[in-house]
Amino acid sequence: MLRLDTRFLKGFPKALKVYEKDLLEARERLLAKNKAPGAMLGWMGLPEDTETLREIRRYREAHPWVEDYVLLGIGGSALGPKALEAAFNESGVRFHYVDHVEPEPVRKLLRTLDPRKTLVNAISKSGATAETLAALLIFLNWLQKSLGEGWRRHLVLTTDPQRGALRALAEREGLRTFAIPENVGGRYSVLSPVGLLPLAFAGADLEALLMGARKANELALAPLEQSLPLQTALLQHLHRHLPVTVFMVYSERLKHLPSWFVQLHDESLGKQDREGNRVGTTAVPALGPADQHAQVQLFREGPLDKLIVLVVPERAAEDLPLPEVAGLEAEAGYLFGKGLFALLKAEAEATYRALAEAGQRVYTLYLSEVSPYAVGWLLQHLMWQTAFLGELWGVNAFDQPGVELGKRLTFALLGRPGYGEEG
Ligand SMILES: O=P(O)(O)OC[C@H]1O[C@](O)(CO)[C@@H](O)[C@@H]1O
Repeated sequence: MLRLDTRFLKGFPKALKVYEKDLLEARERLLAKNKAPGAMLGWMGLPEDTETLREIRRYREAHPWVEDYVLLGIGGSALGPKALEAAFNESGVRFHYVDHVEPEPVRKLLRTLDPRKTLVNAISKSGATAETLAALLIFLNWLQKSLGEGWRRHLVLTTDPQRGALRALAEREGLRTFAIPENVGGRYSVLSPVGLLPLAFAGADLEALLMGARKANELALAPLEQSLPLQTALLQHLHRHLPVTVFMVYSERLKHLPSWFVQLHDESLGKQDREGNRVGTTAVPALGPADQHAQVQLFREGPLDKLIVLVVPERAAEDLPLPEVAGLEAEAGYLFGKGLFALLKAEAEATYRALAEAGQRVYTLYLSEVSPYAVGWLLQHLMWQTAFLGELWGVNAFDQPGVELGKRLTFALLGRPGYGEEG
């Protein structure tokens, strides 16, 4: 379950009334786009795709020998699986993410892996991402050299159903693939095989994850009073004059979730609107309680230029009682007999109050617990929030023209044919 707490934003209930028409129109505009050719709204339907789920299950069952899972991908092709696997790995399969191009960690990883027990999953929607292609060259070569003809069983590609280098390679070599639907962009793809395939190997409850996401869908389309995604979109919209939106998660298991959110928010919304105005707010990742001992000093006394979102679980699946230890009564006695989770909850609540008292704009999203159901709900909720904001801010939340020049310049520097000196 997901619950919104805006107790320190006193004007919010009134704003909900004032902005009702704008919000409902934004939702209508977004949904109307679904009919247009080329609309990238396929993420809305992913939670309903039980056929793909079955296919993924069958593949997982046919590969019981996998002990190490190497994921080659970057941005939307890595951040979602990384965030979810860290939270819900129940299987003991070891996951390794090559979402970088630094040689030493790749060399170190190759030294530790047994190719006979390793599955390599290259993920790229476009099939054209330099970092992923570079990693694929290395791992394909390693599999071929170590396993000879048997290498094909150890490589699975997740990519566009028709286009791109990964699709072409799969067809040439007869490799197993999973499709990222054409109308699903990278940062909206976590509930496609991009996330579901690795999570099947992690032993996560995929049905619960998708069930949670379906709940977010239901609320996204509900009347405004129940529509959590429209409500948090409004909170972001009301504070768009503040340059920073902090996303602070109080869960060690969800420590990679803020990075997933940063890509979703920044790459979707940081762009020029139709009039050429630069719009967007900068999402900043934060982790509680670790950042109470780092960023919270700035949040308390630095510039009042932020909207701060706290994501806090309400329950622990299993708490850990704090034992009494003789000799530590004076400093730690107040903790004796309490649960570790009680400390987490108290710290989140204290930070919430302290930030509000400092004059920062802050609200909390409570997760009933860190479960696949609640997190699936949260992920899909945040995708809806972002899509609604795209409409409210007059930008296309599904493209990323701003990253193209950097890619072209990289190609030019590496002498890729067709790319001149200045790209
Ligand atoms: O899945 P692909 O096509 O390799 O893209 C990886 C990432 O690169 C981008 O296209 C640009 O940063 C992201 O939108 C995407 O998530």
